[in-house]
Amino acid sequence: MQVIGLTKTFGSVTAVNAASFAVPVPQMVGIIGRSGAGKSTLLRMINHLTPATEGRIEIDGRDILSLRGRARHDWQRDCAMIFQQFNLVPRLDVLTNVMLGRLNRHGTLRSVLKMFSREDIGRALHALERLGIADQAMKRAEDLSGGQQQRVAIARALTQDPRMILADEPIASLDPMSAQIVMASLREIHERDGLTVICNLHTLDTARTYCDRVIGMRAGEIVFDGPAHAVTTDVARDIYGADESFDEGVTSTSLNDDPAQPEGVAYLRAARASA
Ligand SMILES: Nc1ncnc2c1ncn2[C@@H]1O[C@H](COP(=O)(O)OP(=O)(O)OP(=O)(O)O)[C@@H](O)[C@H]1O
Repeated sequence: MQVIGLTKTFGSVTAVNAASFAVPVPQMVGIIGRSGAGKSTLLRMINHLTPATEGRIEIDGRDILSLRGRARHDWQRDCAMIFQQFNLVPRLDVLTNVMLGRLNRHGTLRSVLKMFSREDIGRALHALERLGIADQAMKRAEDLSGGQQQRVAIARALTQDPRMILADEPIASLDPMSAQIVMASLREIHERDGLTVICNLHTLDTARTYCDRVIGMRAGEIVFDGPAHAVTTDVARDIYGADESFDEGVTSTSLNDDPAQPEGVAYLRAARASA
């Protein structure tokens, strides 16, 4: 994917100003920056949820911003979105919520009637197993914890069979333990399925621990783009537009200091082993 000069203005506000970057191979990319830096707008333009004012996004030689109708819909299916507030249907059971990810692949009539095939059910259960929550399949979504709900949302994204996952602050509403499990799940999907995952994050340590690459935004502009380990305190200070008193701790959700073995990874493995 190549993003070229992507710009969005809302009246006199330039939310994203000529953003350019390429993702030549599947990567796990973290986008960091202050509130209002333009992170959500950037992701939403990639998914066509927000129309871009200017710029191009090229994939396989096509400008996906020029897609209309069915082709646009297909693109939205190809890049699954995950949101801070999960966006599940609260009163529906978990399994049905996950199967809703298949609706994009079916015609309107089957979608309206919620007619799911055996294959759809199998896929949904498999996705829930991968996320370590198959035992919650028959519960109502609203009865799950926030962390579990976000894992349901990720399972739903997986059943969409996407080429890419875009996650807009997926852990901002979660406690640190749940946040690590969700990030470990996204990392595992990136590694095992070879999917690009682009994730807006508030917390620097999360970006360093789980992402290969970090894009830093400040006031609509990309001010840093490099490997996660290159995000030094000075770089972070620049991205966040902070002064000498900048304390990385304010952007931290970590439970322990050992990035080699985040607790979320250990928890996820244990959850899968017992599934
Ligand atoms: N629909 C909109 N109408 C008008 N202005 C908007 C709209 N959406 C975003 N903006 C403005 O665009 C700028 C970038 O917002 P955006 O939500 O992309 O930032 P962000 O980095 O994702 O912030 P946060 O972390 O708080 O979500 C902000 O100044 C915001 O007020």
